[in-house]
Amino acid sequence: PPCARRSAPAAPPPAPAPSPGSAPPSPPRETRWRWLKVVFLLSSAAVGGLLGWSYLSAEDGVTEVLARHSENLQDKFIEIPCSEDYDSHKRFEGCTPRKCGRGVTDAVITREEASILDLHSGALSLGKHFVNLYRYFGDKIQDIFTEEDFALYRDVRQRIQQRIAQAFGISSASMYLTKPTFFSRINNTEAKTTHDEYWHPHVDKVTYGSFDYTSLLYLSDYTEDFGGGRFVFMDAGSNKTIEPRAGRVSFFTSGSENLHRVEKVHWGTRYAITISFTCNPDHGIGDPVLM
Ligand SMILES: O=C(O)CCC(=O)C(=O)O
Ligand SMILES: [Fe+2]
Repeated sequence: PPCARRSAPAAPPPAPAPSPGSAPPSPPRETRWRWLKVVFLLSSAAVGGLLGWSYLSAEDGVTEVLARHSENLQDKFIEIPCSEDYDSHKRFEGCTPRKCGRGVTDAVITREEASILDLHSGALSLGKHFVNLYRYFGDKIQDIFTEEDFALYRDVRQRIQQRIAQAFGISSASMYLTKPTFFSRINNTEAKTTHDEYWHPHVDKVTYGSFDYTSLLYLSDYTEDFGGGRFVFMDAGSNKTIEPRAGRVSFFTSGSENLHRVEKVHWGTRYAITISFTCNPDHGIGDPVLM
C-alpha cells in the first residue's frame, strides 16, 4: 500500500532451523543468562564499593570540604565562637582574639610566588620535616637565599598579616611574627621525632604557646603533587577539610576553637610554610634577614 510507513520496524525473519555446521543466529539462552549474571555481579560490586567508600569516609565523622584544590577561592571566612584559651594569657586589647574563626584565600599569594618559595623548600632536604632556616643553614644561608628571596618572604608575610588583621578586625601593627615560623616538607617516610608527627590533632596555642593567629601558605597541590595531606579542622560531630593548593593561604585563630590535624601523606611531597603571629611583643621575632 502507498501509505506504508517506511520506518516501520521490519518483522524479524523467522529463525531458520539450525542446520548442523552453521552458527546459531541468536545467542542461546545459556549465554544470555551468563551475561545477566556478569551484569548483576558487576553492579553488586559497584554498590558494595560505594557503600564501603562512604563508610570509610564517614569513619571520622561527617566531612565537609571548605576549600577544594581545584577551585580558585577569592575569600572565604567563617566566624566561630572563641574558646577560653585566651583568658589564661595576658590580653592585648585590639589584638588578642575577641572574634575567632578561620579563612581561606587564593587571592593573596600567586602561584608564581608560591613556586619561587617552593624551589627553596626543595633545597631544604635533610630527612627532617620541619626546617628552621637559621639553625639549618647557619652561614650557608646566603648560598641558598638571595636578598630578593627574603624580600619576597617579607612581602608575602606582610600581605598575609594584613589579610588576617582585616578578617579579625584588628590592626596589623598590633601583631608580631612569632616562633616557630617554618617550612615543612612532608612525605610518607617515617617520622623521626615526635615533632614530625604532624597528623595528631592539636591546638596551636597549646602546642606552641605564643601563637594567637596561625597561617599556612601551601606550596604544592593536593592530588597533583601528593596524596593524603589534607588539613582537617576537627569540630564536634564534623570535620572540615582544606585541600592544599599552591599559593593558597589558610588562617585561623590559634585557640582550641580550631582543633586540627593534617592527614598522613600517602605519596609525593607536600610543602607548606607556617607563618604564625602573636599579640605579645615580647614573643615577637624579626623577619629573616641576610647578614
Ligand atoms: O601544614 C599544615 O597544613 C598544618 C601544620 C600544622 O598544623 C602546624 O604547623 O601546626
Ligand atoms: Fe597546627
